Amino acid sequence: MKNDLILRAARGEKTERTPVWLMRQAGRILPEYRAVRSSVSGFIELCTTPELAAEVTIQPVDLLGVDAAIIFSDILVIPEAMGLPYEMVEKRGPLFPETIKTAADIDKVRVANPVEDLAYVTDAIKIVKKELDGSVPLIGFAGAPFTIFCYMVEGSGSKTFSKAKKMLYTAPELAHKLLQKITDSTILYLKEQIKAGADMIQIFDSWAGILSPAQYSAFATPYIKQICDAINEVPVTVFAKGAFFARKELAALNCNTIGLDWNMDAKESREIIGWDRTLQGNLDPCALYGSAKDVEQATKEMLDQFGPHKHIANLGHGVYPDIDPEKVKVFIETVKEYSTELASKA
Ligand SMILES: Cc1c2[nH]c(c1CCC(=O)O)Cc1[nH]c(c(CCC(=O)O)c1C)Cc1[nH]c(c(CCC(=O)O)c1C)Cc1[nH]c(c(C)c1CCC(=O)O)C2
Repeated sequence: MKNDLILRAARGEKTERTPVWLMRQAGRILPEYRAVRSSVSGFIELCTTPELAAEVTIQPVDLLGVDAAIIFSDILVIPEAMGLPYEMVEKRGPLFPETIKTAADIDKVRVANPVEDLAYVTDAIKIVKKELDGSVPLIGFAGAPFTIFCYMVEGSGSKTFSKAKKMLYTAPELAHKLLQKITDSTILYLKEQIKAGADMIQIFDSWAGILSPAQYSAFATPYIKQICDAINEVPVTVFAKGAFFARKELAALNCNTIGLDWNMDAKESREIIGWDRTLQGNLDPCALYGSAKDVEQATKEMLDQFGPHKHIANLGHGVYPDIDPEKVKVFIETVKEYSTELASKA
């Protein structure tokens, strides 16, 4: 691997500078992505066509200069492989025509067979690995079980996910049964991603923040723990958006890196999490709406907070589609230059 900074940082080694990538970097911020996207019927066709998924995975590496690629796919391929297909509705987001409501619905969904049903993802990973030719590592990913559960029960995005949360309160044993099926599917899927060439794994718990601390301990962490305990081949990052209250619990997981959103203070997080884990994050994605000078300043302040080691620079959530790619480049270049300075002084 020519540039293995992110793998070394994830393993807790000292690096000559801080590695940088962006959640949702493979996507709509790039005109080059939109060109490929408009050549197909929709998002799902792009995901299921390995050559095209590979092409848009590599675009941000070439065009933005990030230190890792992330496979172009979606967390919702797991419910689909379990027998609950989704649609991606233009300007509205994901929609599941059928949702999980009863015990019978849960019995009907199966543990995914990724070798058969998700070969389009592993095929894309193999193409990406060949084309990257060791230039930077490739990140594989999956949704955390609770976040996937939210979509399977709710059927679409939601501010509150109240239908999904209702099941936690009214039928917790059913919720656990579904969460376990999702977890079993996810472990098999991530193992296949690693076999195909993924160099590290990120678990996205995008809706972690809607749970109380007690519910997070009961319905989210135990399943993420099973995944972390099962994946020992490559470094694992756990990103639980909004779960500031669970940082201590997440720090006890068998993972390498904890992702922070912009609500989580870097220094406070370091105190809670300790020095055995690498931290990832956490510039507010909206900071990239500022001028180039503002972006540079905000990025430097973020790097000062984390210090030069055991940090992977990123935003605190995915980059927004209307961000100017030039501002993304300022973020990336500032990380590269300023963290080199910090590391050389440390
Ligand atoms: C919650 C979630 C989803 N998908 C994902 C999450 C977790 C991360 C997060 O919290 O943002 C993860 C995801 N989705 C996508 C990636 C690709 C890799 C990357 O660059 O990060 C990743 C890692 C592509 C995508 N996934 C989606 C797009 C846009 C589809 C399009 O091209 O029209 C892309 C590029 C669609 C999607 N997929 C999902 C939603 C809610 C939507 C609609 C809203 C949106 O566009 O962000 C579910």
